Amino acid sequence: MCGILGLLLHDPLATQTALAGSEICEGLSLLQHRGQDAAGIVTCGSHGRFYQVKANGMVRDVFDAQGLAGLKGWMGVGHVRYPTAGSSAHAEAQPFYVNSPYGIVFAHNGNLINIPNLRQFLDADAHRHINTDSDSELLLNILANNLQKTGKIRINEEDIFTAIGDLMSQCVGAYACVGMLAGFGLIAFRDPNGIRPVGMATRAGARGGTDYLVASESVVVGALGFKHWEDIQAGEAVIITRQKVWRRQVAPPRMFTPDIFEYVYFARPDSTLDGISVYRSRMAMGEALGETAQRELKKAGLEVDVVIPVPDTSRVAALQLAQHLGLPYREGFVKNRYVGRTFIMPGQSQRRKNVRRKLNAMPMEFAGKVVMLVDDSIVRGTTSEEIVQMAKDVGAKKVVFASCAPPIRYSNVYGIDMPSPHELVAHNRTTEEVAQHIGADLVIYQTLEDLVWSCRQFNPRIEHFDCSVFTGEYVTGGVDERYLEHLEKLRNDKAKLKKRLSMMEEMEVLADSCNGPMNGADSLIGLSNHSPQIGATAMPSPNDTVGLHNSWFGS
Ligand SMILES: O=P(O)(O)OC[C@H]1O[C@H](OP(=O)(O)OP(=O)(O)O)[C@H](O)[C@@H]1O
Ligand SMILES: NC(=O)CC[C@H](N)C(=O)O
Ligand SMILES: [Mg+2]
Repeated sequence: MCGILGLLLHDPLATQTALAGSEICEGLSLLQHRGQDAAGIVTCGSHGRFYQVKANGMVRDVFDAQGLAGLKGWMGVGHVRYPTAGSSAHAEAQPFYVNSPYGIVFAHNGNLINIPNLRQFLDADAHRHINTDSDSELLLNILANNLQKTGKIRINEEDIFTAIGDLMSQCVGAYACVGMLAGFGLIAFRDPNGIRPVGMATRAGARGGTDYLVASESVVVGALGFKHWEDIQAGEAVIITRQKVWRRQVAPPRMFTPDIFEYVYFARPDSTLDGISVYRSRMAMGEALGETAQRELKKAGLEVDVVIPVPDTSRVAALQLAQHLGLPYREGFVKNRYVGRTFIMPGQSQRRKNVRRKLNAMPMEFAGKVVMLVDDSIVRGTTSEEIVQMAKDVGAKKVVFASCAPPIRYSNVYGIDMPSPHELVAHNRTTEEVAQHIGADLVIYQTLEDLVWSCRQFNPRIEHFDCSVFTGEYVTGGVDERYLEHLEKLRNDKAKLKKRLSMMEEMEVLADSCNGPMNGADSLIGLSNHSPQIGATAMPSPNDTVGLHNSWFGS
């Protein structure tokens, strides 16, 4: 799950400053929970020049004052990455850039299903060189090729809508995207099923006119002083210039199915996505889980003494659940605020190590008690297994583990990196077997019906959600046994580890050859600019500029 962001400032003086860049950086820090592997910003200044800073690492690692000062321009695009295709290589950090046609910068949240077909098409028919394994680079090149087909020196909004509409018939999967055309403006679009979220907002410009924001989540809006958040609709494309905004449905309507896992885990509670407050939906999840828990505890003959959340995401639901059951709610685990999200870390050993680093149990809340631990979800079981053990180590008499989501048994192919069902703890296991596996005395899962209702009650116009990780039903089509097997082989934890190790070897060779210092295996940060590969971009290092375009947009 990545975070995308686009900003366009109306103020003509913004062209000479780094204002857009630093606001985008601020916005990206609010989307950090969506991707911790890499971050990047490209801005556009006078003469359509692009300026970029991107690298592996968190927002705070990638952008320093000097880097930000170089991000000149009145508009820009930002990205935080959690890879779901390709690797964690620096070359795949976004935004991506192609110089032809017109100079396009592009950022993507989601995942494509028909990668081999697109690759083949781009090679054999479009004659476009693809330099990385990133699906986002393919998406950008499909867009570029569609624009190129007009053969025009100047294009208009019709041409852009047609190009994006064609892209939507060519690309299968999930994609929420924001792009920038040199010297001209922003574009944004969302796949025909609306699986990944993206919206836009406006504010009054510093010297008149209107500023525009595009972002994965509404949380950015208030922080940057924007208002009037509107979701971009499934299959819709938006074109934003300083003078005008065009919005159009460019793909025939399909079933609208936003990903329910955004509400369970990914999004920040202070965001509202597709008219549903994430916070309210999590409260409802806690309430509904409370009902189920009451029944299950009775069946098991267990009396719980205290409800304890697994920080961070489950807090909202756990409090509501405790209130529903009339039980005390205690913060038994203290979270180290300097450790990020563990689920979106790239390897299992890193995830496991970091659960221990991140959470510390306070014995006084556990000793001699029957505790109910509440988490938003149990995916690989990494957190639950460690946490149950920690609770027992500090004297819990019995541990009940309650999950706000139903059992996760199937791969995610739409932008959450869960490619291998065999890595999922509930895959081919009953609830009792899961309990045994994670060492809990009882596991209680939310029902899918309750989960859907927890979200849907706040926007009944959404009739369906993407629930594929619970049901194995994939709304886009194109996902069959063969595809799933291929995905698993390509992206299971072992395969990713192998890739990372070979990447690190490559970097060691490079560092040796330039006598540079090397960091340890855990830290690719800071080394990222040594990567020999480039990703759809000819921009060799931070603060460089590219592009020769003046205003090329015409009618
Ligand atoms: O079963 P698992 O594979 O461990 O995955 C599920 C856990 O991972 C997530 O936490 P994470 O630490 O990523 O983020 P959080 O701090 O927002 O809860 C999620 O909230 C669960 O706690
Ligand atoms: N999580 C995402 O949205 C990832 C975007 C894209 N598939 C990548 O791997 O970079
Ligand atoms: Mg968690």
